[in-house]
Order: sequence, then structure tokens, then C-alpha cells
Amino acid sequence: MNPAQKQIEELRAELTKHNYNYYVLDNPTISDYEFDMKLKELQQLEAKHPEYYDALSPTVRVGGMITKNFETVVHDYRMYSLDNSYSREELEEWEKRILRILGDVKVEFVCELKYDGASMSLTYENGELARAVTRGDGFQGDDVTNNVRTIRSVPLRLKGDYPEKFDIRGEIILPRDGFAKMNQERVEAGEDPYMNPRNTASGSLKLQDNSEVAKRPLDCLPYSIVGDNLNFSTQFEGLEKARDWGFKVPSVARLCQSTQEVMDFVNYWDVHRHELPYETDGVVVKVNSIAHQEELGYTAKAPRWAMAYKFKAEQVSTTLNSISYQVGRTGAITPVANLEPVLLAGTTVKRASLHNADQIGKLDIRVGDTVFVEKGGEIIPKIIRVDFTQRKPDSTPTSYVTHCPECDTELIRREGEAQHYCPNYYGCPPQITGRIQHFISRKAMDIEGLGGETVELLYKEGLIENYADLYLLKKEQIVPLERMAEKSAENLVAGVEKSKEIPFERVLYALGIRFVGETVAKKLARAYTSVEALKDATLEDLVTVDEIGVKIAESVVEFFRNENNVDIVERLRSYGVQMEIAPEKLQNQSDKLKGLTFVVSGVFETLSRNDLKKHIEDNGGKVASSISSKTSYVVAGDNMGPSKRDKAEKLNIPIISEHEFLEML
Ligand SMILES: NC(=O)c1ccc[n+]([C@@H]2O[C@H](COP(=O)([O-])OP(=O)(O)OC[C@H]3O[C@@H](n4cnc5c(N)ncnc54)[C@H](O)[C@@H]3O)[C@@H](O)[C@H]2O)c1
Ligand SMILES: [Zn+2]
Repeated sequence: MNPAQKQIEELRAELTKHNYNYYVLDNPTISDYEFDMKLKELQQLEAKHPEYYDALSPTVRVGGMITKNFETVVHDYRMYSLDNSYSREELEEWEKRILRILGDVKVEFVCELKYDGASMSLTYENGELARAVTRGDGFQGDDVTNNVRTIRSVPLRLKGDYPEKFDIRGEIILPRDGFAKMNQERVEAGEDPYMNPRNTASGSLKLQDNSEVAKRPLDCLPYSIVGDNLNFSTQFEGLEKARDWGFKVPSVARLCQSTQEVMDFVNYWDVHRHELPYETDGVVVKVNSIAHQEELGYTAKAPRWAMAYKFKAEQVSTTLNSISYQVGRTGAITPVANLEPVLLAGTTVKRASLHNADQIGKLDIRVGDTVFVEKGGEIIPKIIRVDFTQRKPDSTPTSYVTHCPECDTELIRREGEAQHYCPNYYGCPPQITGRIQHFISRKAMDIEGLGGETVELLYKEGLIENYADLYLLKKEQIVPLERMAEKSAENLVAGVEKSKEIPFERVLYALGIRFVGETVAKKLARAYTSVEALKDATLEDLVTVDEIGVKIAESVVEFFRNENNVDIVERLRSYGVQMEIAPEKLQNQSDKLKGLTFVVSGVFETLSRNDLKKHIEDNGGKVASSISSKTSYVVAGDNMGPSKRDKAEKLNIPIISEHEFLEML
């Protein structure tokens, strides 16, 4: 293969992978700037070598895709991406291109902010929200109407002189405050914080349970209207109309008569964007007249009448004062850079994560170095590189810690893992308190009246050494402690007592067995029904359980091989903690539907939809939200949607009634 072709194909493959990480997994591994630069490189190569044209290239296709977890809907009007620019020169070139097409006319521009979230198309019919669909691949997207209905700024009913039918496009975002609050709750519950508002907003739309979506403070910021017979003739008027109909259109949009005015808007917001309640990653400049827009049209991927001007992620340089090492609940060591405090993107930055030993080696970072720090959407800033021109002649390479900073045990690094670990499971303080903090967290034993700091205090005072000790705490022991009062001590003891009602599957999760998260704990609880049976399970036995792999199985066996753990579990049982699935619950459970996937549609006579779903899950079946070739049965009630019926028939999937379903049990 010729080198140019090879390079083109490698870039296409790499960008396709990043699109998948970004749009499907909501978990990008490179910055947007790096992504855009690679895309530009590909664009230039493809322009030089038109012989390698490919209609599937990331340069000619919108990067997203449908997920198949929702009903797929074809957009009446295609959804496009935007071309990007990073400089005034690029903007001026764009203006010239436009004038070449439009001829000698006066062109007005509208500047809007580029909200950083997930794009959404809302269809309104006769003033009512009919559908909400993600951008997907631009031609078709996921029907997420049920999730979007929970967003308060999406009007379900419009007011004023709205057109009979139209689509309005907007960005679904998570305001900074709401995001910070969600993360605070997660951290308190012992869960990892979300990475950034954009990915969290996008991930929220894909949740299957809309009551979960309703808890998230999402917002919808509209920016364009498409349809036939619209009653306005410019972009700016369209925004005003949408506001009158009840949409939350941000008021920062501005009409500009020249590139200078556009640049003034850009420069103003590059600085002041950190004062906004939500994140933005640039400005979108649009030709104002819709007649002009129609004349300009679209390329394969983006309108010719609009251009995004992207802000560069803000970078600052500062000094690395020291590196410290944190020990997590599992004993994992994380190196942290302690920086000379510096203002970045509206907040003072003092620390940055260095991830692991390899990262330190890759950056060749040393104490005393001047380093560049960047903050994208992430909460924790990143060190991009060292400014080697500023390196002091007497600096010495960083040598990674060899012993645990908390308990002085020699660290280990397992084959194939990036992190170092402190193996002192029972003697290392942050591991001990970390395990107890996990045990009491919301999704585990949910012990009210007890928080992470109190756990540390109780441990420091010698009152607890493991989570079983919590059940022996007496009010009289707690009251004398710092910041404790009669009432809070009572609450703590009552909270511990109440946790004895927590079902076995959550107790199993609370034990903190490595790799046994919530879902795995559920599977294990169902498969073994008691801790006694799980304890005796062999590796060969464990891996036969659905979705349990060797890694998890080994970890379970290792946990119960340790006498200390067995002892603690035995004590928990003796205090009354649930160590098996309650018999009455077991009665209604079976494996009868194992391996079968059901889609439930319509309204039912004897059961509610939720009960029906619970029956399916209790008997080992799976519930999916949309019909695919993997569906085993569709359980249909009254008013089953015709499109679902068509699809089931096309794929030859049996449609059964609720009575037929109950008979299966
Ligand atoms: N880091 C990664 O791995 C990775 C991977 C894929 C994509 N990306 C990022 O995503 C970008 C591509 O995504 P894209 O195709 O959605 O393009 P884009 O985000 O650059 O621009 C198009 C989108 O901007 C949004 N938008 C926000 N405010 C708007 C406004 N006022 N008017 C019009 N549209 C507005 C719309 O949802 C529209 O779909 C890349 O440039 C890159 O920065 C990053
Ligand atoms: Zn240690």
C-alpha cells in the first residue's frame, strides 16, 4: 500500500475509534483539540488524494451512531455537524467562501455560544411534544422521548403562534452546579465521580429508567428550528420566536455586521464563559438570513452557512512543588502533583492527578519543574507537559515510591496492571476505613447517621477495626467523641440497626470483594441465594454463572479463603445482617426464563408493566426496551404500538399475551 493511503486509513481507523469512545461510551480518551487536529490532518490528506475517497470516512460522516437500545427514528430533516475553526484567519476565509457563492450582498451574522452537551431534535405537532430523538448518525437517531419529557425546560405544550409541525434542535446540557452536586452525592455514597458534564448529560439520555433521568438537573438549550412553512425569515427571529413559544433560549445571541464584531463576541466570551452556569466550547457563527442559508446549502457533513469557532482549552504554567501518593480503598496507589496554586478556567488549581508510574515516566516530570496544566471539561486538571527550557540543572529524575506512605509495606505491581498496590489488606489504615466507608455507602448498607469522616474518627479512637464492629457500637462510646452529641450518637446506632433489613444482594456488594460491583453481587446472590453456599463455591462452579468471568471468580474464592473475612462475615450474620435471600422472596423466583429476552409493550389487564418486568427478572429472564433479533418474545398488551408489531413480525419474533406469559411460569 502506498504510504499516503496507509496514513489515511490509519487516521480513519483511529478517529472512528475515538468517535465510538466519545459518542457511544461517553468516555473519550483524547482531548477535543487533539481530535480536531487529527481530523483536520485527515481532511488535508484526503483533499490531496481524492483517489482514496471513502463515503464512510469520519470527515464526511457525522461521528455519532444509534445505540439499538431505543427505537430508531429517521429524522425528517437531517442533523448535521459543524465545521470548526480556531483562528480569525480561518473565519475570514469562510466569509470569503460565502461571498463567492452569494455574490455581492450584505451578509449579517448571528453569534451564539456553542453549548457543550448532546444534540437533540424535538418534534412538535400541534403545539405538543411528539418525539425527542438523538442526533445518532445524522440520518437516524434513538427515540429518547420518555427521558427528555423529564427535563423541565423542555415544554410539553407550547404557547403563542407556533407552526403546526416543526423540529427544534437544541443541546441537552448539565449545568455546572447540578453536576457538582451530583458528584458530591456520588463521592459521599462511595462512588467514583463522573468525569465531566458533557459526557454525563449524554450518558443520562441513554438511561433505561426515566425516573433516574428525572433526578438529574438536565437542561435543554435550543438553537435552531427546521420545518416547512415557518413564520420567520432569519435565524435571529427564529430564536426570539422559540423563546415566545416557551423554550429556554439563552439570551447571549448577538447580531453582527462584520468579522470584527464577530471577533469581539468571540474574545469577550473566551474570557467570560467561565461565569456562565453551563459549559461552552466555542461560538457558533451563522448566516442570519434563511434565504441565504438555503442558497449556501450543506456539505456532506455540515452547513456551509455556519462555522464553529472553538475556544482552546485553557492552559497555564506553574511549578510542581511535590508529588504525594494516595492510597485507595483497594490499596491502589495514585500519585498526585501538588502545584503552586494558579488560576485556571475560573478556579484555583492546586493539585493534578499523575495517574501512575508510567505516566510520570512518560512526562519525565520532576519536582521543581515548570509544567503546563490544562482543564478541559474534566474536574481534575491534567498536566500536559513539562517546560524543559525551564528545568533546573540540579533536578533529579522522579523515583516512584517503593513503600506504602500510610503503613510502610512494600508495594506490589501485578502483571498487566498500571497501578501499584499496597498489599497490607488488614493493616493499612486508608484501606481499612475505605472498606468501612464503602460498606456504609448508599448503594450498599445505606447507613444513615454515619458518614465517611465519622468512620475515620471511630477508627482513630479504636472503636472499630472492620465493618462488623459497627454492630457492637454503643451510644455511650460515641457521645464523648469530638463533634458528637446525644442525638447524633442515637441516630448512628439506629442507622446501624436499621441496616439489618438490607437485602442479601446489597450486603454482598457491601462486603467490598474486589470486582464484585452491584450487578455482579445481584447475579451471585441469585445464583447462590446464601453466603454459606457462595463461600463453598469453587472456581469452576462460579464461572458457570451468567456473566461471571475468571477474574471475578478468583477474587471471590480468594476472599473466602481468608479466615479473617470468613470470621467477619460470620459475625455479621450473628448480629442479624441478611446473609441469604429471604425465603418468601425466593418462593417467587426461578430460572424458568433463563436465557430469554423479553420486550414488554402495551397496557395489561392483571399486571402492571413494572410487575410484569419484575416477574421476568425474578425468573431469570432479561427485559429489553426495543425489539431486535435478540428478542425471544414480545409480551403484548392492549394498544401495542403498530411499529413495534411490524418489527416483531418482520423479525419473526413470537408475540404473546400476558396470559400466555403467566402460563410460561
Ligand atoms: N475527544 C474525542 O475523542 C472526541 C471524539 C469525537 C468527537 N469529539 C468532539 O466532538 C466534535 C465533533 O462533534 P460534533 O460533530 O457534534 O460537532 P461539534 O460539536 O463540533 O458541532 C456540532 C454540534 O454543536 C452543537 N451546538 C451547540 N451549540 C450550538 C449552537 N448554538 N448552534 C448550533 N449547534 C450547536 C450541536 O449539537 C451540533 O450538533 C469534535 O470536533 C470533537 O471536538 C471528540
Ligand atoms: Zn499501606
